[in-house]
Amino acid sequence: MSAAIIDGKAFAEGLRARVGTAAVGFEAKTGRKAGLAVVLVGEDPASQVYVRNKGKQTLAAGMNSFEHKLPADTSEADLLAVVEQLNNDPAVDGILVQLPLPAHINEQKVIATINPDKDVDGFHVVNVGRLATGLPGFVPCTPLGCVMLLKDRLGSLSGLDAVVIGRSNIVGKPMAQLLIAQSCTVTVAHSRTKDLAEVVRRADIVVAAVGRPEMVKGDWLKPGATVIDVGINRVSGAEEGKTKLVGDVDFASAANVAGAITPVPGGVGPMTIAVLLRNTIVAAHRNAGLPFDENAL
Ligand SMILES: Nc1nc2c(c(=O)[nH]1)N[C@@H](CN(C=O)c1ccc(C(=O)N[C@@H](CCC(=O)O)C(=O)O)cc1)CN2
Repeated sequence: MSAAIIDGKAFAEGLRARVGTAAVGFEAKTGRKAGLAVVLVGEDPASQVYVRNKGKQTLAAGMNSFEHKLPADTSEADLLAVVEQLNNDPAVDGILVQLPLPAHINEQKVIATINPDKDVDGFHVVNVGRLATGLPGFVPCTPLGCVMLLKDRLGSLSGLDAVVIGRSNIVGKPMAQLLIAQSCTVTVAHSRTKDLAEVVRRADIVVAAVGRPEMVKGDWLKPGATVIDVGINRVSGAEEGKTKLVGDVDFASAANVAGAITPVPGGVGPMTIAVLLRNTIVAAHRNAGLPFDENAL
């Protein structure tokens, strides 16, 4: 293996510490703690873990955590009423509705009900539009975390060729927008892209967010490329009955060709919650009308 390992876990720890310092400053200035509300509908095991970790890390950063756990058969109207109540609560700076939602609830309708200025997930169309047009707003946590890791590793990204594999609203599309904003030349590839390996081989930066275990192989990569693996796929492990997590990149072969690569777990994943805390303290300052150097985080 020749690639450097990009340690997202360590970077996320540093970011959480900086958010913690900012949270102390916010409380000193306003006399109240910044607050994040997280809404979980149903009992999806992975979502339960993510929501528990969000709550713990919010408290550890010195902010208030408000958890709303609703049964799986909650009606769409009742969920929208909870979101409205959080929109109107001055103690709540950021609102996040954990995805996926049960099939009977329209995700877009729920996201559209969140006040865009409390939308710390950056999923509301107003924030999507702000990102696309270069206005200040909120950017989805996972792609923003990827850009932070890339800038930490490479410094300026200007002029680099980037390929994003995947076109989801949560990762692929905002990732492409963020890379354009960093003056990269961006290609968005997906399951129907012709000669995907050839397209990927042109890239200085590869972001894999396609949800297919170990799809991107080492011989698809330009030697020295920086590889960001957003995939979190649970597959059967070597031992019978055991599972393991793998990314969308075949780590073993890719690490022989890439210049740097994020592991799974411990790469992009931990950045998601750390950036959520970052977005929450940013929201708290903006909504209180307080000056704050967001780029220093
Ligand atoms: N409203 C939202 N829903 C979802 C989001 C989101 O950003 N907003 N993202 C994902 C889930 N997610 C946070 O919600 C999340 C995913 C992964 C991790 C993480 O730390 N992964 C670890 C491995 C964890 C494990 O062992 O399973 C890693 O990759 O190292 C944190 C948060 C979907 N829903």
